[in-house]
Amino acid sequence: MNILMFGRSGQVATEMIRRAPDGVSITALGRPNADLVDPRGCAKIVQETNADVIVNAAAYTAVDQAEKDKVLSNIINAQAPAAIANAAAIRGIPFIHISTDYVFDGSGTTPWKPDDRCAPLNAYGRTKRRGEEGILAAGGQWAILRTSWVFSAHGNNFVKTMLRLGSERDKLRIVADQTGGPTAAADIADTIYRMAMRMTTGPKVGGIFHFSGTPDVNWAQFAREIFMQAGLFTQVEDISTADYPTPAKRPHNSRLDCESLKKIFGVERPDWRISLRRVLDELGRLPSPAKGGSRAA
Ligand SMILES: NC(=O)C1=CN([C@@H]2O[C@H](COP(=O)(O)OP(=O)(O)OC[C@H]3O[C@@H](n4cnc5c(N)ncnc54)[C@H](OP(=O)(O)O)[C@@H]3O)[C@@H](O)[C@H]2O)C=CC1
Ligand SMILES: Cc1cn([C@H]2C[C@H](O)[C@@H](COP(=O)(O)OP(=O)(O)O[C@H]3O[C@@H](C)C(=O)[C@@H](O)[C@H]3O)O2)c(=O)[nH]c1=O
Ligand SMILES: [Mg+2]
Repeated sequence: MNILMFGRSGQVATEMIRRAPDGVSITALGRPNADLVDPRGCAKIVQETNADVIVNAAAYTAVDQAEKDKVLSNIINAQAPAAIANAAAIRGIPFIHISTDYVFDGSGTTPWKPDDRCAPLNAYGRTKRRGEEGILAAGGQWAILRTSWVFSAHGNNFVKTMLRLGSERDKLRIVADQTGGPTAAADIADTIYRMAMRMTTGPKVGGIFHFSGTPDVNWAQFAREIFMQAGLFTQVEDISTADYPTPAKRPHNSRLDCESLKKIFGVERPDWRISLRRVLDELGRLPSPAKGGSRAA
């Protein structure tokens, strides 16, 4: 199977490249080869490809910055995926796209199901939702994988921010009223490969699916686990969203109901604490005794 992927250096793209299963060849297009700022150029690449599956792992992901960069983030997150989906539909090539928990308004405490109402609170979420709508409208065979709170050893993410701040300070104030499932980019990559295999064999499947690590936690709890595993003694103080003002509003409830992914693709929610240990190991941030333990595991 040949996969053509938009994105090369991001968290998910990096893990896709590293984790390609036997028999799968992946071509990753970085910005110089495929700039999502040029949706027509991206569509042309799809028109000319001989790939069996198209994956989009590129996006505008700077949540606060998107509040100012509304035009640019909309082209990258909404117009480009729609153009790619249209071209893929015309060619009859399955398309897998990644979206986010930030398409929801975060009300209540019930895990969101794929068909629940979307009402994004911030510009990033609105552009990602518009991207989903463009893909839905394109038709063809597509799957949207919504995930949340992505971390890995590469790029920018909460784990790396906490390791940096935790080494500098004795105490951090972290919001404890936003709850969701941290998700390792490596686990997302494995899930996308599973979806790609299934979408190219057997009866036609597609639609919107949810995938996040388990258990659901708030950011303060996530931070405590990071410090515990990394052997840092940084104290974490629970604060509320109101105590941590940011340009973009963030949802309180980011829990994702991942049942349909399990039913259709057989993928279960991975324990993010296990994936976190692997990422810390890769970063060289596990304390020595635990490092030996994790190698044995
Ligand atoms: N990060 C998270 O917490 C979450 C992410 N997601 C979604 O998962 C997907 C992957 O995210 P993640 O791996 O974290 O992303 P990253 O922020 O790690 O990387 C984004 C990637 O998109 C590329 N990109 C940005 N702008 C363009 C452009 N104009 N043309 C081509 N490529 C571009 C970047 O390229 P370059 O390196 O050149 O800048 C980079 O490779 C995205 O769809 C995102 O919305 C969903 C939920 C949570
Ligand atoms: C650094 C820091 C952050 N926080 C809070 C702010 C925020 O609510 C939470 C997480 O911060 P981040 O900047 O990592 O959050 P953010 O960049 O909004 O993360 C999101 O990115 C996009 C791309 C997604 O799709 C989402 O799933 C989600 O992962 O932690 C603190 O409370 N204290 C701190 O010292
Ligand atoms: Mg961020």
